[in-house]
Amino acid sequence: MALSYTGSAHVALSQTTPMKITGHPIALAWHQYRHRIALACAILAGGALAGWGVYAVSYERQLVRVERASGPRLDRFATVLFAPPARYTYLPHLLANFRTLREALEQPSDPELVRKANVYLNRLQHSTGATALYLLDPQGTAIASSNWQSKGSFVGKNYAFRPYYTRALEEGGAHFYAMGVTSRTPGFFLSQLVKVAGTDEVLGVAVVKVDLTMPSITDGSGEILVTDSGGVAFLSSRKDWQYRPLNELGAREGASVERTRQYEGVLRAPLNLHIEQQLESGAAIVALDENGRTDRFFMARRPVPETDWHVNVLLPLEDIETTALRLAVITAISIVLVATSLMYLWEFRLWLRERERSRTALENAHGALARQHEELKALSEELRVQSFTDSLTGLFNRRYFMESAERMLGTARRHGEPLALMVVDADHFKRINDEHGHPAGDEVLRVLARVLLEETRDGDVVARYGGEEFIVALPRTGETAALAVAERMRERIVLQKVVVPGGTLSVTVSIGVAVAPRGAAHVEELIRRADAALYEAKRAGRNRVQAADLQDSLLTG
Ligand SMILES: Nc1nc2c(ncn2[C@@H]2O[C@H](COP(=O)(O)OP(=O)(O)OP(=O)(O)O)[C@@H](O)[C@H]2O)c(=O)[nH]1
Repeated sequence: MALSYTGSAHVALSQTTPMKITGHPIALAWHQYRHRIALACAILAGGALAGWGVYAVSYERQLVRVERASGPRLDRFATVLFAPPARYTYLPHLLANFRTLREALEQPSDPELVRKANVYLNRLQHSTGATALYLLDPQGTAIASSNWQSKGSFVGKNYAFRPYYTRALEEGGAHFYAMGVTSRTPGFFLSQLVKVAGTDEVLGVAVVKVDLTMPSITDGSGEILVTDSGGVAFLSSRKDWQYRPLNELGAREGASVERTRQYEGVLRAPLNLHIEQQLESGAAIVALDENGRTDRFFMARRPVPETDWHVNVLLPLEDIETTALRLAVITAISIVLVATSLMYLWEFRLWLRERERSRTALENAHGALARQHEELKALSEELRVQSFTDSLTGLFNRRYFMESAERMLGTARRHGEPLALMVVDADHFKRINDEHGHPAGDEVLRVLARVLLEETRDGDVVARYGGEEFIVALPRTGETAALAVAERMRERIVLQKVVVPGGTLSVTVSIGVAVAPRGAAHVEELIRRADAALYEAKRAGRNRVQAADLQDSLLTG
């Protein structure tokens, strides 16, 4: 049942049949929820898009941050890395110029001189903290060494294949990182050519070996590798990457490594890093395929001053990606949650508004119904009044009079009281109509009605009986009183001027009066008697009151 309100006083109640949609349940569900589904999709898409955007921005920003941070970090590392060997750069020079050592080089066959040199080198090694100090003859064979007394003594071993020897011959001095072929420990070698004073004659080469270890720098994440000119990671924060070339060694590097026995016994398979993206700063995104998986790294490198080495930092992109992904997911979820909450808030607002609208419509409808009810009540009252009222004079009509008179007669009979009834008829009324027109006749009838009403009291019933004839019922009224009332009416009417178009006119009435005796029969009988009396009055000349036959009326006063 739907209620539609279409105006101030018009309320229509109509039975509306809900639109029936038939089809597959999925189609029905789609039809019912399509707007909601579309909105949900839009929210999810928005969340995903925002998440993607945040991921891209966060990834880029982190990359820039890492890039910026990597430069100073590498510089610091290079400095710290090279600080210990730098402390020993003076030492080969010292050895080359020390008399005892020079003497041993000049006369290597003199055991005493060589012993002195050995002792001296050993003492110096302990006092300086170097790993080993030794002297090579012009052919590269160690003639004296700080470790001359230990099991792994260098004495007698030939090191002519080592660059610290060959380059010292060519350039006067050199430094070189390598595995010790005798000691089997890695180290940094510094060398100095020793010449016969004042000539270019080579006496030999003084060599200092210093342990070079990975500095413990703990700031920042990722791995740090120190690579040589061939790209071999000879120092690595990650143990399983140590002694691995970053890429396959070239023919020249491979030959050099082999010839100098630089990584003898420790060199391992290459890492095979390949560049995925070269960044503007010189850094790169690299990928490492190993053990069936691919790891991606941000890689930046710096040359170590005064060497042909590089310090490399490798940061797993997974960290950056995870952080960016976490941020993206949080953003996407937040957006979806906020948008969903807003959607529900909006729907709630619409629901509240709709509820308010329905309530107002219902109130309006209720008000309209109430008004209509009042109007119907008034109409019904009007109809009810019309049903017993004469429209011209406003008096009761004949039907009402008959019903009332019957009741009055019953009451009179029950209480043993008289009931007078008079029939009032305008004299020569036809003539008034003929001479002054029908509207004038109507006006006369209205004036007569008013006079009759004014001359009766509460409880009397005055009605228009028909045409120019009126009828009046007077309860508890005997003949004398009734005749007096009739006479008074007649006199008033004689004196009453009726204003009609074109002037005034006078009118007279004849009145027949009948009074019901105790135990009187019906109203019709009483009317017939009053009518007879009226006839008598007319016959006697009109403008008079005539009582009904006395023999019928046993009057009470
Ligand atoms: N203007 C008007 N005339 C009416 C109405 N009802 C009846 N009449 C007229 O009243 C007149 C009654 O005329 P008659 O019955 O001849 O009686 P009369 O002319 O009054 O003569 P008497 O009664 O013998 O004095 C008729 O001409 C009717 O047309 C009415 O409602 N209005």
